[in-house]
Amino acid sequence: MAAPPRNSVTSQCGLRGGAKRRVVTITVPGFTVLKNGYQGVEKDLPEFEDLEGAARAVMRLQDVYALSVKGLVRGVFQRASGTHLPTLYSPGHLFSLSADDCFHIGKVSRRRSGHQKRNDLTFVLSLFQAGNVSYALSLSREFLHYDPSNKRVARNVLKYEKLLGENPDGAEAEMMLQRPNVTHLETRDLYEELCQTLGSRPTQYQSPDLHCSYETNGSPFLILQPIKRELIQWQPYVALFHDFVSDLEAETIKKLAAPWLQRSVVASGEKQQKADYRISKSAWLKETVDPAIVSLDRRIAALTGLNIRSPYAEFLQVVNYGLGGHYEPHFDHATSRKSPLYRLKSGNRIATVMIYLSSVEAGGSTAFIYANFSVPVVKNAALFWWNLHRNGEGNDNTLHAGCPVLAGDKWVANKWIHEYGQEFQRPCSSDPND
Ligand SMILES: O=C(O)CCC(=O)C(=O)O
Ligand SMILES: [Fe+2]
Repeated sequence: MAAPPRNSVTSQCGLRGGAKRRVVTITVPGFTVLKNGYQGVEKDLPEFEDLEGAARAVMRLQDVYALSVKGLVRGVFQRASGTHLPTLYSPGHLFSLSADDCFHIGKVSRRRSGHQKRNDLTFVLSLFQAGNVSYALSLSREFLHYDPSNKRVARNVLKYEKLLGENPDGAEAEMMLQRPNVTHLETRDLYEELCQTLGSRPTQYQSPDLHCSYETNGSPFLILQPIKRELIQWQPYVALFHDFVSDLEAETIKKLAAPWLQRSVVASGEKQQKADYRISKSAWLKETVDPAIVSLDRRIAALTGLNIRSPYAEFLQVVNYGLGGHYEPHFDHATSRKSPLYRLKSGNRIATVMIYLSSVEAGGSTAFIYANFSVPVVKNAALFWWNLHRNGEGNDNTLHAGCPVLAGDKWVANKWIHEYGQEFQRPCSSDPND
């Protein structure tokens, strides 16, 4: 058989009734050009996972920040009625959701809620028109006009009519938009409250033992340029070090990491895997990649007074969160002996240094759930805390989270320091409160 001409699509049509197979060749002008062009850009195009992730991100923002669906559809971040907090963010331009966007979000929501019959198309259409069941009804009727045999839409029409009969003023419409079966964490309400304040650390007025100071930490590196420390909490000890890196350093670190970014993973049993509760991209940077990392490591060692030479600390992990990116409440230290964090053979993660490499327009605070405060993203500042008590036990009060990013592009860098190698820098104690 002769090869088909270059600009063609070949299709094998199987004929019923034992008829012979025929090869049909359709010639499409420019097909090869189109195909090659597509292959060239394919790797940069969003995949199904990206589309679904975007829909989930919008739902997450609505959930965590208690946003009004009506506003969200129009592109404004207003609180749902009933909350007395101010508007979270007013973007310069309004990017409204199209009917198609809303339909897609509704579909993803339905899949997530386990194909529950309740909410079904009601959710989609209510979201489409901001909780307006009567509009959903009129759309469904219009749909039925074009496709009178569609039983599902016919059922929905009856359902909406019934709903409106029970609740003619549609006052409860927004309530229906609450998705069923949202994973309920014990800490969920606290987490959401702390995220909604967009940063709420205790003031010195509330806790007079908190203060700001210049610190040298006894290090020759910091004598000429002491570091600005804002003490946030004594127990657990959490401090924010302002201007820890320069704008240039932050840009350099982001540039070095950008080509290596991959979907972030979390420890799960003995393995590391992707999880819905951590949505971001991250990359590990060794000190050998650039002198900027060597100099940053030196400053972290001076700041903490800890031994951060390999294997007593991990490489620098650079993390990038897009819109809706988040990290739900978690501990940085391992809570199981099987955790992959022990692979370094230098014990558990004793401390975290987290540097904010960017600012964000809204959202993205770091919330300490049990300690009951949240730190807003302060560009170039480094947040330090001890994960472990001096007796080696994890400090439960370090449970923390990266709140979803409402607007902007959030970058942080984590340096995790391990237990071993710090015996003289942070002597142990048997007192469980130390
Ligand atoms: O992004 C944040 O604010 C927190 C990040 C975090 O906790 C982590 O990467 O372990
Ligand atoms: Fe963390």
